[in-house]
Amino acid sequence: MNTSTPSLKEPPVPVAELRAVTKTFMTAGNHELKVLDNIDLAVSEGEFLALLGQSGSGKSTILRCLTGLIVPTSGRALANGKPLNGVNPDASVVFQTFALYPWLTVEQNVAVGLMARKIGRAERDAAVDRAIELIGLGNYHSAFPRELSGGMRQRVGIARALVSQPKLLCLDEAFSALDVLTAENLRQELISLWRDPGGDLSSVFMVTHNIEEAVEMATRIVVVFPRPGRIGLVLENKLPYPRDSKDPEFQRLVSVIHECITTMTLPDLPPETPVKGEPISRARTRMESIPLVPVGQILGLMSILSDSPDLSNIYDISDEIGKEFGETIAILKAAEILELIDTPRQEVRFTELGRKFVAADRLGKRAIFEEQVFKLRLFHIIIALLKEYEEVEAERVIKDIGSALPYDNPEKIFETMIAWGRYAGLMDYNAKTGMVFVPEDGDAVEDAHI
Ligand SMILES: Nc1ncnc2c1ncn2[C@@H]1O[C@H](COP(=O)(O)OP(=O)(O)OP(=O)(O)O)[C@@H](O)[C@H]1O
Repeated sequence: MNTSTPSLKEPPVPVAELRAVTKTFMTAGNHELKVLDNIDLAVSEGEFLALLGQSGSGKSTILRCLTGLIVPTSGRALANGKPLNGVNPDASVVFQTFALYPWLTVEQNVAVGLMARKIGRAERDAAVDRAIELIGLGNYHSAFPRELSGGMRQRVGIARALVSQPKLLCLDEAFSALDVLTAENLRQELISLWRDPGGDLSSVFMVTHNIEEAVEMATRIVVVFPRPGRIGLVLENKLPYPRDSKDPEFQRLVSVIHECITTMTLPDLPPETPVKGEPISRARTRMESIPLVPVGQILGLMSILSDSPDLSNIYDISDEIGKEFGETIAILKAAEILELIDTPRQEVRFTELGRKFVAADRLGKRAIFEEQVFKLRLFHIIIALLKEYEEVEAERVIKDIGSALPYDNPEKIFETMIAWGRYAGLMDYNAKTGMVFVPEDGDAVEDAHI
């Protein structure tokens, strides 16, 4: 037993904490997918922590481990310093999809947040009324979800999360399904609730794709690095509230995070040394994964870039194509792997091949696409098998993909490979027989089906 008196004040116990957490899922094809690796993360009393990272990096899985919705494969989840056993009763979660019961009124939907509590009816009604007032739905007690706008429905979701007066409010992409103005309004209200010295809400944990949202709201921002999910960049945000997006420090934080996520996804690799008789491709020297992007989006991007020659900055492209930053860099990454564009720093430039591609007709585009897909080592898992056999079981291919790319979901990679390979005329898949095969000449798919 340690009897010595600590000379320094003990640091406060975090509201929720993950210690050395790993999480592995079994995919549909029985492949072990390690999604989180050695995550150490603590949410302190009073802080507003935002988790950012590209799609699939494991943000929601971290949230689910932290709240006890799922159990880590190894490591520990703690709440107020004690091991978490089941769902954390001191935490509430607001999800992107409002998840309201359509047959219940606003009042009844909010009361669902108290179902796990053993409290009397009067106390429950008072708590529900209070949460409804707090989130500005005073006139809608008896309304049904179908009578409410998206923003109001999400207010009900937030009221339901707040009704139990949680120590920790967790938000999983809570604003991303809302229109811009409604989302901004709700963000401001949530900040006010959290900052209210007399209020109950003390700590917030938010998962988001939206970098500006994180910088606008959070006191600490953590960027998750993907494959497998790890804690990457951690930034303190000491900007005073209300925050001004034009403040140089605001813009600096946004740009540091942008750059961090872009560099993770689109590293500035030096060009490869050509080997005589071998095609040059960044993707050839090692087995590189491909982004889960449909061919149509790659073609769409190329056509937008070609129509707007001034469009060269990743953020402007993101605005122009109306996609979130994370989705935009996935499409850019796909085009870069195919050597149609280059992305030095935050810029996007056509390669010579990219220029040829946009100038080509339909068949010419397909021919270039075929040549480029053929260069990707990943596709040779399938191409090599199809050289030997007329058709190959998808299950076998998926298993090989799983071994080659241990941190990717092999079923999803397979689907994307087939879509790219089908457009390139290199391979096709019959879902009924479960077999992958080489299409006959002339079987090329119509552009409408990509
Ligand atoms: N129950 C599950 N079974 C199998 N795989 C899963 C399961 N839940 C998540 N995954 C996989 O874990 C990885 C991380 O998913 P997660 O939803 O945590 O990422 P994310 O960063 O929140 O992504 P997004 O921003 O797109 O929501 C993904 O590859 C996903 O397919």
